[in-house]
Amino acid sequence: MRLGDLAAALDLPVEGDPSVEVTGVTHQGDWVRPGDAFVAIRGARVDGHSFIGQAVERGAVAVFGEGLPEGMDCPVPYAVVPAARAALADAAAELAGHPSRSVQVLGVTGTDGKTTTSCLARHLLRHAGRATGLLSTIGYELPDGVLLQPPTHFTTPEAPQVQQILAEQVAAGAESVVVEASSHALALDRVRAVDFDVGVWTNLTGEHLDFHGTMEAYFADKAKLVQRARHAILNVDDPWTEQLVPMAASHTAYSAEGADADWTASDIVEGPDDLRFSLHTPEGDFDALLPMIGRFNAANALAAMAGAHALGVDVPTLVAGLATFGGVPGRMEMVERTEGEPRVIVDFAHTPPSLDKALATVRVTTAGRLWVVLGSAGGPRDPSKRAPLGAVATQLADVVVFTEEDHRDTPLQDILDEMERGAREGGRDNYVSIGDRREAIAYAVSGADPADTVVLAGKGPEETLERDTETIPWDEMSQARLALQDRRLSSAG
Ligand SMILES: CC(=O)N[C@H]1[C@@H](OP(=O)(O)OP(=O)(O)OC[C@H]2O[C@@H](n3ccc(=O)[nH]c3=O)[C@H](O)[C@@H]2O)O[C@H](CO)[C@@H](O)[C@@H]1O[C@H](C)C(=O)N[C@@H](C)C(=O)N[C@H](CCC(=O)O)C(=O)O
Ligand SMILES: Nc1ncnc2c1ncn2[C@@H]1O[C@H](COP(=O)(O)OP(=O)(O)OP(=O)(O)O)[C@@H](O)[C@H]1O
Repeated sequence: MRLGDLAAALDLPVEGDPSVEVTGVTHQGDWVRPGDAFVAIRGARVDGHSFIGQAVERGAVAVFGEGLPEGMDCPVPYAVVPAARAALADAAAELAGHPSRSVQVLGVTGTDGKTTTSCLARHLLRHAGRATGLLSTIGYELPDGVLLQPPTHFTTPEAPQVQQILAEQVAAGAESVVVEASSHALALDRVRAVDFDVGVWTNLTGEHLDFHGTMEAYFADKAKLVQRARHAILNVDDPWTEQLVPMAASHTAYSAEGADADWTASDIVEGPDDLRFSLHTPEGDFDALLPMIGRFNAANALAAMAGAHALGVDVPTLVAGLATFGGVPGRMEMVERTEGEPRVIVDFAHTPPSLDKALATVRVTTAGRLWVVLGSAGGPRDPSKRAPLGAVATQLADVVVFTEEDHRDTPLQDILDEMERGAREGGRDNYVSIGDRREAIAYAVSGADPADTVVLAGKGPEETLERDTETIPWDEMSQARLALQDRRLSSAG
């Protein structure tokens, strides 16, 4: 595309030759390919303008930015943009041919349940015969269902990758695509140029306040999905929904907790490995079965069904699809066990509210004691949640093992002390701290009785564990299996 045409589409003035061909766009100096436009973003850490030299050396043919710093020259045409991230998103969509306009896009946002709801929606749409793609924390899938990883491990990558993945989806014949939209993505305009047909809201609780600053700012960022989507699916059990309703062009309400809504679940029965409930919908009442544990998954199921329904799938097809869902890796995932062994569950709960819900729901189907092994991330990641995690864990479980979870450059002992403080302030002393996660898991699994349940919380499907400056490969399911195997061996010996 000619630079002049791109600039005109974005309503930008450009100084320099408008006839130059632009073939792509990026914000990262060392990712530039010949023919790309480089967008210089003033980030929280560095000013992207300092990478103009590198970008041009790699073949950038134009630069977009909010203004050249004093005394800096740009050897290629420079366009002044009002907001660099917005320009990045708009240029990426323009160059990719606005792929989101050629497919139905269902976006999902919220603090907890985004990945589960996204995977459920993808499954339901496919079950209904729609060629459906996915872009989520677990990676991205084209309609053939093969899971691929984008070059960066984001829930929602930066706009050029989002647009490129959407273009791949269109080329692969996708009729619909489910996009998990993180709050960072919404705040940083990564999905600004995505045309959302449906926006699903799961819930909002305190997380990532290190980045967003206040709950209000966090809410405002997440609310962008509801404002942008043609139709919103809103959880009336979430107190923030009241403020969302006037922001939505139109909406469908759901409730798993007995509130008045278009889609509701009642008589939820939690089995050892599934959920059953009465489903009430605008098309009538149905008996629903979801092969997942976790009471909150009834809410995720309602959200995903209402979303797929808004895209035209009928309720009987949704109910039939729900019963064949294969689950989400690392979310309430049960480790295979033999007779006489405790139930071990790998779960990704890493916020106090999601841990609360995870432990409360597992308790219902635990005849013996409930154990939980958990840590809390270090580095800049929300230090304020450490003590509440300690409090919630020790209130709801019988035995708690505090351990490491990506402590990075934060001394592990400081994190353990914080979680212990939370426990003590809640008047609880039912915990031990074992810094090494492998040993912590072994301690819980070997100590548990057959009627007990051990929840390994926080790591879920993550493939690495970050310690100080070291990153080691990690697989929580394998660690759980090894611990069960050791238990077997020691009871046989
Ligand atoms: C908090 C956050 O999201 N920060 C993002 C933000 O960083 P920033 O504003 O600090 O940017 P910066 O590092 O100052 O760089 C400024 C500009 O210079 C460019 N640059 C920078 C360095 C360099 O060598 N060359 C170069 O060109 C950068 O690409 C950028 O355009 O913009 C950068 C690129 O534009 C992102 O890479 C970066 O993501 C960081 C690495 C990150 O870890 N983000 C996580 C927290 C995230 O987005 N997570 C959410 C999910 C969260 C959840 O729900 O759990 C996600 O969607 O994955
Ligand atoms: N609707 C929900 N309400 C509260 N907790 C939930 C809900 N759904 C899932 N959870 C809990 O949160 C954990 C993470 O679920 P999921 O990965 O679906 O959420 P997410 O929003 O994608 O989180 P992240 O962005 O951190 O990956 C689950 O393992 C479960 O313990």
